[in-house]
Amino acid sequence: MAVFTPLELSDISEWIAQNFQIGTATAIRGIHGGIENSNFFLDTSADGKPQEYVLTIFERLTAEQLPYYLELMRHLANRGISVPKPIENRNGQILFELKGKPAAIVSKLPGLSRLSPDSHHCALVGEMLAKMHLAGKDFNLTQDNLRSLVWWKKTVPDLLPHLDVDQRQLLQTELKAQEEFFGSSEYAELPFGASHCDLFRDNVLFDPQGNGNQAADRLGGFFDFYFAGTDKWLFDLAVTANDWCLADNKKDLDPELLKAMLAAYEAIRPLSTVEKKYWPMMLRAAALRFWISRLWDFYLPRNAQMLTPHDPKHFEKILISRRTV
Ligand SMILES: Nc1ncnc2c1ncn2[C@@H]1O[C@H](COP(=O)(O)OP(=O)(O)OP(=O)(O)O)[C@@H](O)[C@H]1O
Ligand SMILES: N[C@@H](CCO)C(=O)O
Repeated sequence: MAVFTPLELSDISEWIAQNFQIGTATAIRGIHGGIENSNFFLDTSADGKPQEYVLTIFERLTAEQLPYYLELMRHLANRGISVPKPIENRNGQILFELKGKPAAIVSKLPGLSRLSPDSHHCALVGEMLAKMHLAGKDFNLTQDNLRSLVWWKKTVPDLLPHLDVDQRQLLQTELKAQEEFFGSSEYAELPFGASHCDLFRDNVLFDPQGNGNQAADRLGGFFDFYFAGTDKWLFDLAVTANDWCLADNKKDLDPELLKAMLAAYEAIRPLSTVEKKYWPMMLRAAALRFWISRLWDFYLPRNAQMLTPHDPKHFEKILISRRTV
């Protein structure tokens, strides 16, 4: 569990009662998993009925950056995409301050993660991702993906002293290739819009249908939009495929899983010819993005009550694999 800012029920019960219409706070528990923010399950009781929410204290994102993510969730939820809905306070605001940091409360989605997905799960995720992209077309805020090329270029020099010769060469060569790709006229042509940019297996919940048969799972929803941004939809799909469609060797793509995801995505939003051409390059960009952020978290960590950084080697292997396709 990463809890950078601990919270007790006594810290928030009066604040909840005074500012919100979600009943009386009855319990708050730090959430295991997650490495970015301090997350808590918040239970309340309203008219005798138990309610569940997720309270997040933002540790890195600023109050200026946050409206994009929270308004995007509100927009998508209003368009029928299953995502957490930000809760308004009595003044209609969805972004607050708690312990001197920005904070939000969102609805808790039902369901559980499927960390060993099959084709059925990959298809459900591909389908909803395409629907989400289209539902975001009339979202009127824009904000860059804050973990894209500009951040890679700024961060890579800080990482180089921690790496061996081969790793340094791989990182620098790939960064250069991606700079050229991002600067090309064909890259500029790729369709873009509100993108999740971090749709890993641990950011999706499924609703099991009771009989333990995973083939009957329905999609519960997407959450953790705090790396979202206005980006190429193909990048979003590549991030998602690199995690969901991983082969048993944990580096290549599994053809069956990938086929299921792409077919379901394309049934809603077919990829253009240019998107198909640059798919391999985008898979590399998506692998590079998470190799860099994992190296950064590993070598330049922050204080937290308990924080286990993700393994950077995982994405180094994925990047090498994507470069050999
Ligand atoms: N709206 C929600 N509904 C249900 N569960 C949620 C919701 N938001 C968060 N969770 C739970 O909290 C856990 C941690 O949340 P999250 O993944 O957002 O953490 P994080 O630190 O912000 O991000 P990251 O995954 O990027 O490290 C999730 O794995 C999930 O179990
Ligand atoms: N999904 C990211 C963590 C940040 O959300 C990773 O696995 O590196």
